[in-house]
Amino acid sequence: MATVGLSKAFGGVTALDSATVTFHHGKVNALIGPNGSGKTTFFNCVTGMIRPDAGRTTYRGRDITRKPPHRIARAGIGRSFQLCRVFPRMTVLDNLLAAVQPSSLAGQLARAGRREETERARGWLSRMGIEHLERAEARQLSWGQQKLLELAGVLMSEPELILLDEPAGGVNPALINRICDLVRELNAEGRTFLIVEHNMDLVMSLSDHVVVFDRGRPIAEGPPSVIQSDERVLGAYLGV
Ligand SMILES: Nc1ncnc2c1ncn2[C@@H]1O[C@H](COP(=O)(O)OP(=O)(O)OP(=O)(O)O)[C@@H](O)[C@H]1O
Repeated sequence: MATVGLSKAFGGVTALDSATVTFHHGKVNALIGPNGSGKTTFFNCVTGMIRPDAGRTTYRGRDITRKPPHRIARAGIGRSFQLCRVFPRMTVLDNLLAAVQPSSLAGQLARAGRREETERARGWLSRMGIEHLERAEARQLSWGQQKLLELAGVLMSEPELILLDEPAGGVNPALINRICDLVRELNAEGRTFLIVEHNMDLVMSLSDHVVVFDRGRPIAEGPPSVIQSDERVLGAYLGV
């Protein structure tokens, strides 16, 4: 996925400032930067949740700028949210079925495929290690388990590119390890990742390619070993 000149302002606040950046297909990419540097706004623009003021986004050679979220999802891009989006009063299994529930009449007629979807949902729950919770309401799960449930929901659409917004935020260390293992496995199976994360240990151990944002645009990019010793990055985090 690549952007050219992506810009977005909220009133007088420039959240994205002509951001031109390329993320690598088949890799685990990370997007890091200080608070307010535009990472979530970037996610929202490239997934169609908000319209950029200027600039373009392409994915595998196709222009997806200003396409609605469901079209971008259909192009093979899935995402999770910083504040984790699950239906709290629905069961874990129903959450996954809802993640792929077609709203059209054609979709309704395709109910025959529901058994297959249920099996697929169980398969993802098992990969996440939360299959024993399928009948629990989502709100009964721990925060980390809800993150795993959300990831399973994203995977139900079989995305090629998965955007994760702070997957480790507020999650206990054991579940952080599980999330890391899953990202590695899913990447080895061919899925590309783009991860926004403040946990630097996780970013540096998991990613192949790191892009650093400051004030709405990239200021450095490269492998973790290079980024760790980049003075511009240090400066951005220290606010100098
Ligand atoms: N809906 C909005 N309305 C007004 N300002 C916004 C809105 N969304 C983001 N901003 C502002 O845009 C800037 C970039 O915010 P954004 O959330 O994209 O940064 P971030 O890098 O994801 O931050 P964090 O690491 O804290 O999540 C900030 O100054 C923020 O206050």
